[in-house]
Amino acid sequence: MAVQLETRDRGAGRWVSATRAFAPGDLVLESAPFAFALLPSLWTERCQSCFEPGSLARCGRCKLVYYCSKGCQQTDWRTHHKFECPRLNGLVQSVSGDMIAEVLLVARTLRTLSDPSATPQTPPPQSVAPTDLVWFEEDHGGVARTAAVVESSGLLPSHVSYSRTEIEQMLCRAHVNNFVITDDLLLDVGAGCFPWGAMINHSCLYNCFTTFAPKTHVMQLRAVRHIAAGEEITHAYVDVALPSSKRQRQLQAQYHFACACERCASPTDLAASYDRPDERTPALEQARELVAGAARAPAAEAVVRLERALALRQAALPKSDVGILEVHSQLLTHYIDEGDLEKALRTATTMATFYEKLYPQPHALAGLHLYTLGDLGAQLASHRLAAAQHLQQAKRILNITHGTQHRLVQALAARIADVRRP
Ligand SMILES: C[S@@+](CC[C@H](N)C(=O)[O-])C[C@H]1O[C@@H](n2cnc3c(N)ncnc32)[C@H](O)[C@@H]1O
Repeated sequence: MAVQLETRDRGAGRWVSATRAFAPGDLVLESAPFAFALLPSLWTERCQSCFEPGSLARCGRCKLVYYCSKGCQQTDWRTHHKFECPRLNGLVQSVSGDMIAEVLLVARTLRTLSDPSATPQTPPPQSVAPTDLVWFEEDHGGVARTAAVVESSGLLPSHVSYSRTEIEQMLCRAHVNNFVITDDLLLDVGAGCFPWGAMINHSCLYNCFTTFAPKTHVMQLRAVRHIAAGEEITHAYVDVALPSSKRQRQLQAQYHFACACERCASPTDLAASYDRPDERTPALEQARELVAGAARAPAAEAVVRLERALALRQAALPKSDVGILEVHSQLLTHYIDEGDLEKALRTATTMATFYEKLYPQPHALAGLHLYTLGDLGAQLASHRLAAAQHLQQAKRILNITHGTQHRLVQALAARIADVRRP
């Protein structure tokens, strides 16, 4: 066992320590999902069980969920869909997408808890149950409506009776402890309860990065730097590119604590210099409206709006503000869609300097961006040399965050070989 759960409270509750040293890229911890759910917005695009996209077949009964194979359909039927299938249409008609995911996940957690044979595939080094997870009284008010839906959904086990208070507590636990499951490209695809993974505390100066194994959704933490035996294992609960004030606000709102990591405590916090001096100036308000309008506008108009918003933010905000990166990123998508490779490459090159500053530690978003940058350069003959270097830089980061055997890293290795071929 390379990590262990520590129960001596040093001010942040329980924590996980390393029982041996780790090098960057080492797999520190794996946590199987106790329960998981695909985001309802992706139900028609991805397999309900393994979350993979591709050629899918619809459940002939409820006609709401899709599967990539008979195997996935049978697994989901056995574990959850046989309970959910007759009740899903009623749920979908009565509540919104976000709440559907929450209701299904909490009901799945409670059903699994009540069935001793349905344990996660890879047992954690020490046993942690969903009922062991922390919850906060402050969250009670916000979960009352969802608890009522769970209670009346017919999705709870029939042989165990859960009181309204127990359902509310489980929803409060989900609020603080559940994870968003991301795909290879770090896009949100689902939500999951990972009791062992939930024992890991946050640090803006994280020593591990979290990904989810394709198809099994097993949560994997890899070291991003050298970790000594006895050191606390940490990962980031929020986007560390955000300025410290925003990170603190998000951590307080969802997790009810004030981060006191070295970065937050330091008056020279790198991200503090990107904090917006005044988010409500007329120019910044106009930029915000332009960005919001661009999402609904036809492509050509969206580009015009985004380019105006970019100029406004560049004039008003510190040079590497994450708000400027956000506009660059949306413009990049449009330039790629339009096939304007020159503009796309210029924008991606500018964005790389943001990623370097905003993610000083290995972070998959920085690696993925370098992958995109290299990929774009490789399509222009005059940029192939730089492209190979960018792809190599991407691989160095993704080797650490995803592991050398990950299919994304293998695809990247093949791309590098391809670009280097004369
Ligand atoms: C997902 S749980 C982590 C495990 C938790 N320490 C426990 O004992 O169950 C999240 C909670 O841990 C605490 N926590 C996590 N990181 C922290 C930090 N850096 N400083 C203070 N509290 C922290 C907060 O109470 C937070 O709501």
